[in-house]
Amino acid sequence: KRQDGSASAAPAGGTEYLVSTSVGGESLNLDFDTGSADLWVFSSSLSSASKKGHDIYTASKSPTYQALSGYTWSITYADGSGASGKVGTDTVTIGGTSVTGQAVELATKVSSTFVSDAADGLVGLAFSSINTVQPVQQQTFFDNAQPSLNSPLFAAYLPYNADGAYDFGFIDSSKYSGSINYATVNSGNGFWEFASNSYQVGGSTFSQSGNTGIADTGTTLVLMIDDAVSNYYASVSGASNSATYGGYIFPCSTSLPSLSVDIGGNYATIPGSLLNFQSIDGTNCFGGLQSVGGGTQNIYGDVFFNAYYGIFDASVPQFGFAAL
Ligand SMILES: O=C(NNC1=NCCC1)c1ccc(Br)cc1
Repeated sequence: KRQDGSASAAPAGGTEYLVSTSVGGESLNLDFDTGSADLWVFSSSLSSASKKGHDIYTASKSPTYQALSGYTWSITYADGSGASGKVGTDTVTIGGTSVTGQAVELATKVSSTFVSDAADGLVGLAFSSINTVQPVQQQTFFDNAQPSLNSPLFAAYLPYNADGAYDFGFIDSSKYSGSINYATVNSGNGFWEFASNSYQVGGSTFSQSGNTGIADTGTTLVLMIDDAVSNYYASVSGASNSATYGGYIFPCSTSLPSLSVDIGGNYATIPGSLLNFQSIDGTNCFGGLQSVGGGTQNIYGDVFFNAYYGIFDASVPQFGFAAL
């Protein structure tokens, strides 16, 4: 089918990737988030202070906008950020893929995190079962696009500090090396979630039986259960869990071990070089592996995708990964 296509994802600060998206002919830079299912945009209804530094969607300027009268949305993300507003439909085009009648959620309120972030909104690519629109839940861009794609899948290519891409409807063999491993996805919580029963630090293997992992391009870091994080940093000389910085820091001169995580029965290995997230003060650095803060769901965010091409396949559903 002819709607397959690839959209370029520009790095905005190393591990945030923004995709130029057309909504009713208006161009916005949106953050693609496989950990949520709402497509929302900064709108002309926001306060001037909230709009500062952002491209804005103005429904009245779009010839194809249709209001959904009385519909609302409100979302709070795991990091505490959030947004809310009203709803309409419009034509949304991403790379070569166009969807008419896509639910577009217009923000009338956004949290401070989003005002200071580069994104002009989010494209939710998790399962539509967790879309927050009321009174009638809406479908994601991917769910609406599926019938016009060759295959019901999309793939995330997010190399560190380099141009990335989201491919819709096809797997791009030029974007990875070696073979693809697949994990069966349990979409019961609305996420691309799979079994993740163990991990390896350097040469040691640790069990985390019964735990799961979530492939989440909307989360910057790799977030794992406390045991895993303390086992990892136990082998990093000079590492400490800083209350000041809200996570593990270590001397930037330290060489970091690799981290391998079980994804549906196969290991994905993140090299130590990708686990130094950023320098704090020239001496100490903040780790790309941090605590998820509780529960049994590990979150494999952008730092994971800096090492692996991720394939989100709705046909099973399954999550595939292949080394970049
Ligand atoms: O909110 C989540 N992902 N997306 C985003 N985070 C911040 C802005 C967007 C998220 C989803 C599931 C789990 Br479990 C943890 C986190």
